[in-house]
Amino acid sequence: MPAQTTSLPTAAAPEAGPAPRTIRNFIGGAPVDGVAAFDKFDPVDGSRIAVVHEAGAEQVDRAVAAARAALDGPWGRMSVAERARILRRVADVIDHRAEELIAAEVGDTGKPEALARELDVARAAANFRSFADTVSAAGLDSYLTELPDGRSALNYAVRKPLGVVAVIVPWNLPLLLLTWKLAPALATGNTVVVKPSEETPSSATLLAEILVEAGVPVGVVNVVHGFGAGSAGEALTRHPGIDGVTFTGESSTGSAIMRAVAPRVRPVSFELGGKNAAVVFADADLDHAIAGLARSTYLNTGQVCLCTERIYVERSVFDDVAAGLAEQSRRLRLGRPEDPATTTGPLISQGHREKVRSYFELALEEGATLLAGGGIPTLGGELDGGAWIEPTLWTGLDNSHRTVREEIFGPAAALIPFDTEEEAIALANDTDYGLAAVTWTSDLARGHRVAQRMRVGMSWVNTWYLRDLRSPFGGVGLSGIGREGGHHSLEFYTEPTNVCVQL
Ligand SMILES: NC(=O)C1=CN([C@@H]2O[C@H](COP(=O)(O)OP(=O)(O)OC[C@H]3O[C@@H](n4cnc5c(N)ncnc54)[C@H](O)[C@@H]3O)[C@@H](O)[C@H]2O)C=CC1
Ligand SMILES: O=C(O)/C=C/C=C(\O)C(=O)O
Repeated sequence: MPAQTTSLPTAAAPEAGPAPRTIRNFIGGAPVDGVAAFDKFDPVDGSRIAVVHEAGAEQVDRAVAAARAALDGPWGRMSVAERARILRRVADVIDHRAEELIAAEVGDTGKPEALARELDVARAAANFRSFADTVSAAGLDSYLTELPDGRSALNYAVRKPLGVVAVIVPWNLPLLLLTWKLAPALATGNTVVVKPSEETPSSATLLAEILVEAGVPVGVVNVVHGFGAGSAGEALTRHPGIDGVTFTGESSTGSAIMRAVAPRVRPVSFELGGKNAAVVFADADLDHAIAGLARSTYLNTGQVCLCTERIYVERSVFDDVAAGLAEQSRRLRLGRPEDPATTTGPLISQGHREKVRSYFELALEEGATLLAGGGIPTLGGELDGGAWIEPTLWTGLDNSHRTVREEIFGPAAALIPFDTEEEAIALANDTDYGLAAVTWTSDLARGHRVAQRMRVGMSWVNTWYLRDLRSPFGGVGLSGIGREGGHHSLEFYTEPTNVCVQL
């Protein structure tokens, strides 16, 4: 079920079930037709759930113009306190319309309803509240400069919005990642053109309406739908009217965006892929570690950039950890999102399943022993039209294998033994990526020591994906450029002007 582009209007194919919804671009507060349309399929059963209007260069141009005009309108003149009040109202409306947002997110991704409620939608509201707080508390950089003649000068830096920010986000946590960028961009007074993933058009469109309902002036947030290269994504990043790009997605897309903005030297903030390691020492609380590893390997069907795909285990406990984790993976329940017993949804699309499945084949070619999963399950009925895949574990691989070096972005990890702390650190750091790592140990000094030596942006000890939204978030190497979160976000979304006054 690859996304399929057609000329407008789309021919209504005869099909069972409810008619697909139509999703349009959202520009200057109004729905806007695109130049073509593409189908969006439900990853749970392969049914067509929406027809999405793809923006062409003209719609992208209109969206950028609407955002530029809004900068000169009431939004550009609004006080920080008023903007913060609106952001808190956005959070309240998200809470109030949570069921609609959950339905949008679940429809597009097939993830369990409980996950959409507890992670995606809850974090969307939290993102707006957090950045309302951060911007309200932000101070100015200022220095009293002493001059050789005994006089002095006052230097202070006023932070101004970047301007029109392009926000380009992926499909794995669509609303969470969109609001993680949108909230600080708005808090600091920017206007925005959003390009959601072609796989997940629904929640961004709904959020655009919510923002207007909460009092964000029209034109401040615009949404254009479509693909990347040769479509809305590329048109947006190449547009001369954008003042910066914030992006989450694949590392190679990050490079393409860098090339697109290079001629005009625009700032970028990138959160890219990962090939994240977990290290389990023999002194760890193994039950706790195994439960944590199951979560970090399988949350959202392994489709979180922070998920663990390499698990290094001290040799003396290797068999216990492998057996325990295999048991946890067998307990996962693949099923419909609304079933409370479901722990694990499908992958996002047949195309992505093909990619993940190709790594399942590669792992065996590279000599892996299968500890769990490894195939495509038969779930019965309409589910067999979906993008399901089995939670999978391998042993018998090492860092020389492509399966252990390349991002798979699915529910799969390789377990590899080690003998010393130095070796564990070296193995974990032996990657071109550098996003996240987890260390499992009962020795607190070792936990700090190892966590600090991980060449990553986020290093957890005895936990995973525990977030404080004020902390820096991002990666090194192929995993990204810059940090967002708390005051780090304020730095990306603003340009300081230093004022120097001789006293
Ligand atoms: N956070 C992460 O680390 C994520 C990693 N991935 C990885 O990336 C692979 C591909 O997934 P995609 O969603 O296709 O990721 P992607 O990086 O291709 O797409 C992310 C967003 O960028 C847009 N985009 C793509 N090419 C562009 C271009 N040249 N210019 C401007 N915008 C562009 C897409 O339309 C989408 O909105 C996955 O199989 C997975 O391995 C996917 C999602 C998140
Ligand atoms: O919690 C967050 O802010 C982000 C989590 C996950 C990603 O960034 C991702 O999967 O890309």
